[in-house]
Amino acid sequence: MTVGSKQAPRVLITGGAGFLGSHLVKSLLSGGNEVIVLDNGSTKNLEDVKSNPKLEIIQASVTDPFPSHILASRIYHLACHASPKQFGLRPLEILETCYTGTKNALEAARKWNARILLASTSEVYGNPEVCPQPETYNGNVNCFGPRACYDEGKRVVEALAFAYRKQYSVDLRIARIFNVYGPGMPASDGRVVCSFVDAAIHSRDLVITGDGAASRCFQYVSDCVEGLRLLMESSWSKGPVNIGSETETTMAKLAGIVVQRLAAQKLGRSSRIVYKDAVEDDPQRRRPDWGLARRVLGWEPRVSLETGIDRTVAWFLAAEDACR
Ligand SMILES: O=C(O)[C@H]1O[C@H](OP(=O)(O)OP(=O)(O)OC[C@H]2O[C@@H](n3ccc(=O)[nH]c3=O)[C@H](O)[C@@H]2O)[C@H](O)[C@@H](O)[C@@H]1O
Repeated sequence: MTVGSKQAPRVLITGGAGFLGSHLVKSLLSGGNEVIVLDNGSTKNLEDVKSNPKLEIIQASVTDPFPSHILASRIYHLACHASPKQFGLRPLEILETCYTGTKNALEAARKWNARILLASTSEVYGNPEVCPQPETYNGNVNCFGPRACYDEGKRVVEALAFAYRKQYSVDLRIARIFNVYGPGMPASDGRVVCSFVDAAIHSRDLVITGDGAASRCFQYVSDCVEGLRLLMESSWSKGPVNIGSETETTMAKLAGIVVQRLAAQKLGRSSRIVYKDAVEDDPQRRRPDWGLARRVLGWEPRVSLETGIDRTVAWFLAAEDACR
């Protein structure tokens, strides 16, 4: 990929120590960019690049005004808890991060005359009534359901961003990201791929919530990073762009793939697939319409689910070894 290699701008990444953010940080550093991370969480994911002189890590919340010395010309605004497990635990914090955190990021973009890319989500489509979902679909969201803090929070992110563009001509990109997975996602995160992989490598049950027919389109993290970087450097600023895979997988199929890929490694692990009650307001189907991303970015995901799961399993096994 040649994105960003021409001028290598100074880049701020909020949430740069998180799962997706840390992959983006490493990708930009290897492209020669100076990278500033603003994050109030653990920086464990950045351990291997911490001594890179082109990286600065600022441990602070996005809900506080950004330090003015940063002066980046590109801002990737990723900071926000993204696992449904967190939606019930810290709904007010998530809403605050979405509103105040995004307002601070947009203020910084306005003052520094920087381009900003906001990480939105497929969750803005809620439990969609059309499939696949094009960016023009307005969604079907329950504004007081258990996922409301995140779904509505991210809808406010988009609304705020477009208000800033209208009033202050902020240079804006919005990515609606669909189900990312891969190495670096903690076992305790709660999202399905890492939960299944962690269960399978420890010979525990893989727990499907619901009847197993709910589906998602999973994208491997390096594909997502490439999509985000292409969008940032593209001239497309009219509206949000779906960044996701079109390959739809049911939870029953996903569980089967994880069990089968682990079995192929002959590590002596074995798990059962069990079913529990469905969780309230769990979207049943989600699948991006790719047309816009393909047309304006020339992007589509490259890593198959099987390959991505193999790499994720390898990472979980290596992390387990490192803890011994
Ligand atoms: O990437 C997205 O588009 C969004 O996906 C996630 O939400 P969700 O799709 O519900 O992701 P998971 O928590 O991984 O759940 C996917 C499906 O697996 C099921 N699941 C989850 C965990 C588990 O152990 N077992 C299980 O069957 C869930 O009920 C759901 O049907 C998060 O809300 C967001 O981070 C993100 O923006």
